[in-house]
Amino acid sequence: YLEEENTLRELRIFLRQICAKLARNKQFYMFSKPVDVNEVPDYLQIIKEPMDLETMMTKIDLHKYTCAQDFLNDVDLLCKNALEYNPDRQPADKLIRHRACYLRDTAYALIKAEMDSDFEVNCRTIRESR
Ligand SMILES: O=C(C1CCC1)N1C[C@@H]2C[C@H]3C[C@@H](O)[C@@H](O)[C@]2(C1)O3
Repeated sequence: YLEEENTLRELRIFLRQICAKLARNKQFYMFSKPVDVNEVPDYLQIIKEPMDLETMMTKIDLHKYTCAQDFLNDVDLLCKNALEYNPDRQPADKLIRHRACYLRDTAYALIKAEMDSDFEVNCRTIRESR
């Protein structure tokens, strides 16, 4: 369907704008690229599916997201990973957890504020049909 491809193209443009806005927020710099597994040798033993904003931007271009909720699922994954790998009471861990929750809440709020709900319903219909 050409109408469906037009819708998914518009979704990608929208998600790139959201992802770019998150990536330029200095408070989210720690989430902007994959955790360096050379620096953190046990990371992949604890976190089975790493996620970061650069990877999410690449997934947009690879047409991996067919609705905004697919994108938000990766935001949730990014946040959950940060909470799980950095659970301690020490200030560094607390800051990471706070920033992870802030990123998650900011992403949900941005999409709710800037996305037409009918558009997302249309995207979900396309997702279900595939
Ligand atoms: O979980 C993360 C990222 C922060 C949100 C994602 N990391 C795991 C390591 C623990 C902590 C200490 C730093 O040396 C740095 O290596 C990391 C990166 O932060």
